Amino acid sequence: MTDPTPDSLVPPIPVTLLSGALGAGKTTLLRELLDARHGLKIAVIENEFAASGIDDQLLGDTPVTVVALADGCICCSIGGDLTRALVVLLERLDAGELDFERLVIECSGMADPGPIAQAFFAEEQLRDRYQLDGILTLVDAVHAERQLDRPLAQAQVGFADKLLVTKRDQVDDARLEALCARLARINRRAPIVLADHGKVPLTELIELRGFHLEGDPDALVAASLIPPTTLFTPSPTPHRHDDAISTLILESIYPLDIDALSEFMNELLEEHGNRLLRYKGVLDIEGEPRRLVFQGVFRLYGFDWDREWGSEPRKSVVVFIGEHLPEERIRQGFARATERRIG
Ligand SMILES: Nc1nc2c(ncn2[C@@H]2O[C@H](COP(=O)(O)OP(=O)(O)OP(=O)(O)O)[C@@H](O)[C@H]2O)c(=O)[nH]1
Repeated sequence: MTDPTPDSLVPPIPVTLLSGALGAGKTTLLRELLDARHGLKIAVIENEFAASGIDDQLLGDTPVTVVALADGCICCSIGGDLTRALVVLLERLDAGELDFERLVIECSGMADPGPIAQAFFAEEQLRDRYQLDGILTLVDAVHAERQLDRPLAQAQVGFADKLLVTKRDQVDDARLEALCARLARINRRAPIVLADHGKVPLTELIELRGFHLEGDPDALVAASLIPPTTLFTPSPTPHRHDDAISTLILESIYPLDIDALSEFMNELLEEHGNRLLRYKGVLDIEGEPRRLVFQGVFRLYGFDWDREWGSEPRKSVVVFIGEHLPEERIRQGFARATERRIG
């Protein structure tokens, strides 16, 4: 072993999860990414090695097989044990046997990205050494309409920081527009980008900072024509559509009481945490010059004080993406946290 640099001095390795239904175009995108002349050393974890077509000859008997790809990238088959693969990559990196600066995990078409994302928060070593940068979900424009009737496909969309619509060349404008509208209802946080045979500018794929705690309230929501609902809208008409997974965005100009808010968040996560795929917020807390930012996946969440509001207008924005979201409950919880302050 070479002398490892202390963990605290090593910047975490950014990780991108590639998700999407079978045949959505994940491998096509991955190949384009690996072939592009960006000079990045990318490690890849495949959880469907044989199906990936990257190189079927590389399958080994050990649970984790790490192989060299073109351009100095490496590929790692995981035999189902993601945590083990992540640890082995670190061990080999620290030992100087491998060299990479980013990691891409291609999830199987049947995988729910939620538990995969959770692996990066659950274990201390993984939390310290890796930083989940973003979840990219590929959506097959030809088959999405039917695929999205299944909960798994909706969850893959719901978890995404960005949605990449593939096979645009196979559908007309009307169909594409209808699909994008549906995707935006399920996940209003994720920008939608078209991927033509896997060709997407690198800037759309990396540095998404989807799991970072950052405090720009307006940046929480993808450019969307649907306005957020203010916290004080009384009994709004529930948004009706057939998809089980949807987005709720709340916005308020009234500061929140931190005690009431944390009480409410604890209750919400206790009662409904397993249905909350992704949630993020930038909050204006009464009496506090800094913004409070939080983000989470299911019951795992983090929060932090971010920069001061300064001269920027103070406001709170929260975004919840979940299955059968308890919209009224969330709305009331946040409204109560402002009422308590008002007295
Ligand atoms: N027409 C068209 N075909 C595409 C596009 N992107 C990918 N494909 C094709 O779609 C098929 C499936 O693509 P893959 O990249 O293998 O999809 P995948 O998501 O990795 O598939 P699994 O590993 O089975 O989940 C291939 O034949 C690709 O060439 C696109 O933008 N347009």
